Amino acid sequence: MPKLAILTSGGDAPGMNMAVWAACNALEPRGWSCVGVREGFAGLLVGNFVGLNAASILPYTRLGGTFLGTSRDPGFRAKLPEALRALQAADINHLMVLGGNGSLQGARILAQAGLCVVGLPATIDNDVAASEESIGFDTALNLGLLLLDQFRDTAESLPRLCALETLGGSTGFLARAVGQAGGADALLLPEEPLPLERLLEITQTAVARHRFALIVASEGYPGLEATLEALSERVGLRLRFARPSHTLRGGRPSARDRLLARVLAEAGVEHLANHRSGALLIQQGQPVLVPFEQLEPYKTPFGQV
Ligand SMILES: Nc1ncnc2c1ncn2[C@@H]1O[C@H](COP(=O)(O)OP(=O)(O)O)[C@@H](O)[C@H]1O
Ligand SMILES: O=P(O)(O)OC[C@H]1O[C@](O)(COP(=O)(O)O)[C@@H](O)[C@@H]1O
Repeated sequence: MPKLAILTSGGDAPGMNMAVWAACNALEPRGWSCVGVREGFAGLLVGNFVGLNAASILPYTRLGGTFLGTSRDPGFRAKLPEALRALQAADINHLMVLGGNGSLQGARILAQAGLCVVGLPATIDNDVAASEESIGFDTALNLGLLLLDQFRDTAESLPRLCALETLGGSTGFLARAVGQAGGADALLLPEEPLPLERLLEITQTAVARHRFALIVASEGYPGLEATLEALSERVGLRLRFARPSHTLRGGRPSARDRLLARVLAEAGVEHLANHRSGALLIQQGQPVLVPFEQLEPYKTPFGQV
């Protein structure tokens, strides 16, 4: 009986549980068995597998995080032979990997070693090269937007210089989407740092218009806190800096993320059943299998960063 192992890797993302369930749910009628890998590539190295069945996973689909656990192990590439031994010992030759850019590189080296591997983009950062969307982004975007709306309620009442920081690593996709959806006055994105004088101009215009200014910044913006403090002093408004940090990474997956997870997982199963490996990316709204060799190192609408 063919056996698929599923692993979640890197930063957890709401919708990962849904994808694991959808894969098992699609595989069971085909007569495949499914195992989960606990704690990502670190668990794979030591053969930390757990049997899965769709019925027992279903309750997790409405929860954020990943019930399988995840990890960051920068040395995975060097330990590839250990991973191959663990997979062989468990008679597994099909693998589904859920994660961001790094995890897809891990999937790639496993495919190069001869396994049939499909990688699914799953990260709240939405920075997977050539994929329009990744599992988890929509949930984080909606939560960020809720926080920005609430920030605006108080800013409109008692004017301040209000700055909301999002996660996003060294990219600004999440911050940009939150700020654009919520009508922020300024965006501070790592890909396009603003000269302080330009930021001051934008902020002063906003303050002249509505007494406050609302800024959304990505955590990777260079010198963020110093920039905001200097701005506050120059504009003469008290700074209120909101850093929700990892709370932005949790929560019930949105309907869009659950549907995306399901579409990707079901397409992934189809490719695995047909012995095809690659990264399953969203292009023009559809899942497209891209050979791992063609994966770009990084996706940003602003060019390489
Ligand atoms: N170039 C690579 N080759 C092989 N494995 C990698 C590579 N980059 C990352 N990985 C594996 O994927 C894991 C997750 O990558 P990371 O960049 O932390 O998160 P994400 O996949 O969410 O971007 C790493 O801890 C490592 O085990
Ligand atoms: O949880 P950690 O290890 O502190 O990592 C934080 C990083 O993980 C993320 O939440 C997600 O990043 P990845 O999906 O690339 O792993 C980033 O937004 C953030 O910078």
